[in-house]
Amino acid sequence: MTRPDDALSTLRVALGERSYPIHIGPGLLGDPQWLTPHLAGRQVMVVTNETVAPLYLSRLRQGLGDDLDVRELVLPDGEATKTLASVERIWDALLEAGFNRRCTLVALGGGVIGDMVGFAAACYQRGVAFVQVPTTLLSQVDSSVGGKTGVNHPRGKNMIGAFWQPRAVLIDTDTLSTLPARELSAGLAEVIKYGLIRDADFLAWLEANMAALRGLEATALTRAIERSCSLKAEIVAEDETEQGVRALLNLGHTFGHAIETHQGYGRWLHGEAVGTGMLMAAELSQRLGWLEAADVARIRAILAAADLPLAAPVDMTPEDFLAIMRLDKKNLDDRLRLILLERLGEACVHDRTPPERLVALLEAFPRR
Ligand SMILES: NC(=O)c1ccc[n+]([C@@H]2O[C@H](COP(=O)([O-])OP(=O)(O)OC[C@H]3O[C@@H](n4cnc5c(N)ncnc54)[C@H](O)[C@@H]3O)[C@@H](O)[C@H]2O)c1
Ligand SMILES: O=C(O)C(=O)C[C@@H](O)[C@H](O)[C@H](O)COP(=O)(O)O
Ligand SMILES: [Zn+2]
Repeated sequence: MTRPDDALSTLRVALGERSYPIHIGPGLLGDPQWLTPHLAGRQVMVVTNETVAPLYLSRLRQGLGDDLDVRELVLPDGEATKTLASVERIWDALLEAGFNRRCTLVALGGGVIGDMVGFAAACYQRGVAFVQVPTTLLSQVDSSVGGKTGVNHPRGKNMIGAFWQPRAVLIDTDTLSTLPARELSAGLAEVIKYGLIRDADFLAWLEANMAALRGLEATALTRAIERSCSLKAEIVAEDETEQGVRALLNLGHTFGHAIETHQGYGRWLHGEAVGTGMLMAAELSQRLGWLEAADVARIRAILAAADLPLAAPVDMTPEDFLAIMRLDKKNLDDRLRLILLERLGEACVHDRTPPERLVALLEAFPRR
């Protein structure tokens, strides 16, 4: 595929002495110049799933030269498969292939594949190289960047994992052409998140361009991916292991992870749960006197424009929420730590929410 040079951009995630590139543009998948420089040695294990394999595996293989020892592992699809058992399948395949510490894992797929492959890479022989090739909007704007890897536990999302950074992130924007609309909306939730926590101008741009984004208009999508990755790269560079500012990336996640866990993994998409969780966080912020009613109305409107759910599950009681939220990884000293909004474009970590205010929000928030 030919590509005008200006259609490609490269950002970097700087981590002290180290850094890695995020390449963004159309046509990256089949082009050897993007993937091969990031391989640690000749041994390459491409891990994908049964939905993505028929769409993009052969294209990715074209980007790997004949002189490499390339193996493929195709896992089942779905959030419910983001388990230690699936990661064990990756380790089994690596051992069966006789792969050593200079092998490279390539994660081809959405956030589920990326999180599992990253975790497999973090642990295999105490750590090997991996490259993220994200194919959903959500994974292109969020999960492929920053090195959070892991799997779910029945009691909570991403409870088992490690911080392990990829060697590179290759975002081929052409892959979005096959993404189902519901998955696109889920990805838009994390895009909106960046505007809410860090960039009010970007939020306004998203409001004005939501139709173009949902219509898969290439220029708009690329701009949204670039701005999201750039904001995430900035935050991760400041705080790689979530000691401080990185927690802001969790806006909507304390509520959202509770929904995903309670409903059974995969029933609500991650982005859908985060979207509803962000509205819950916004309404709580209003109850605490920070956001104005008009701010919350704007948030509700942009989530609706992205076709995201605006109500929590009908069968979830306040106690259901609280029981799961108490296990959230951000909590310290038995205190709930929530990400709330001081204003549009500015978030904070809050661990002093009066319990009765939180319960009132959980009781009043709409159900569907
Ligand atoms: N590590 C992080 O920082 C981070 C950040 C955000 C989310 N996550 C995690 O990411 C996961 C969600 O990721 P996701 O939304 O990408 O879900 P996903 O990986 O389940 O992918 C969504 C669906 O789209 C399919 N798909 C992937 N690419 C496609 C394409 N190009 N065309 C057609 N179908 C395609 C997948 O097979 C799947 O059915 C959750 O587990 C979440 O916890 C992690
Ligand atoms: O990169 C981060 O940091 C995030 O919090 C990004 C989130 O969108 C993502 O869902 C992440 O996996 C959540 O992390 P967790 O630590 O709350 O499990
Ligand atoms: Zn998320």
